[in-house]
Amino acid sequence: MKPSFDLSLYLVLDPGLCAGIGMVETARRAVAGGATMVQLRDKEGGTAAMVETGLALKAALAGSGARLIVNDDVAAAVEIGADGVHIGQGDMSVIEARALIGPEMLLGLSVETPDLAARVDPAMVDYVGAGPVFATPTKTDHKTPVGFDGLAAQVAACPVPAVAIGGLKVDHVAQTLAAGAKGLAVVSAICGQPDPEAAARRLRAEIDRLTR
Ligand SMILES: Cc1ncc(COP(=O)(O)OP(=O)(O)O)c(N)n1
Ligand SMILES: Cc1nc(C(=O)O)sc1CCOP(=O)(O)O
Ligand SMILES: [Mg+2]
Repeated sequence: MKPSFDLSLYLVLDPGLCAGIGMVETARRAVAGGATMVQLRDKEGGTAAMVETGLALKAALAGSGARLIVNDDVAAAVEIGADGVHIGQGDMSVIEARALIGPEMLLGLSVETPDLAARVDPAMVDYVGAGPVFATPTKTDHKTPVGFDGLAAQVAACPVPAVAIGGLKVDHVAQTLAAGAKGLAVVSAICGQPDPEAAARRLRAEIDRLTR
């Protein structure tokens, strides 16, 4: 059966920003603070490193209820036995990815325009990463920032739940949720923060305040 998932606080890991305590410990602390999804994103590492870190993440998150998603590398996601994989418009096609992961893993897809959002096939894709809301130094090749109005247009056009991404911090929770996104995907708001658990807890508290 496909795992249930909660997009409300989606941590995307960055090996550089997490260099102090590492990606696994950052994820563990973020989940203790209320992160619901963790994406292993390492653009440099290669499949073997992804698998090694992914297996350590899987062990660290076991029993927490948080879902483990692998960015880009579908083969690594399958080898890890992750909950899912996230791909972008320039990565492997949705059809190819779904064929490799089978029906029971989650598939996330990035969209950057309402047109791309409208073309998402809900039979294939479980959620989208929508944005970028703001420009961010974390991903230097990001597409044109769309702001909250652009985010709302993407969400409205999309047949599956959306998590917003791109420069999001605790001050943006209200506008992100008001735009219709189910949650926030963040890198630098947690990775490399002096206290990643406290950073996640602040985001969690604001999300809960506005949704409960
Ligand atoms: C949740 C989430 N949303 C968007 C992205 C970006 O994916 P992509 O466009 O494939 O870019 P890279 O992350 O691969 O550089 C994401 N990773 N996660
Ligand atoms: C991984 C990623 N994808 C983006 C997109 O626009 O698709 S922006 C991004 C990085 C987001 O980092 P931060 O939370 O530090 O701004
Ligand atoms: Mg990608």
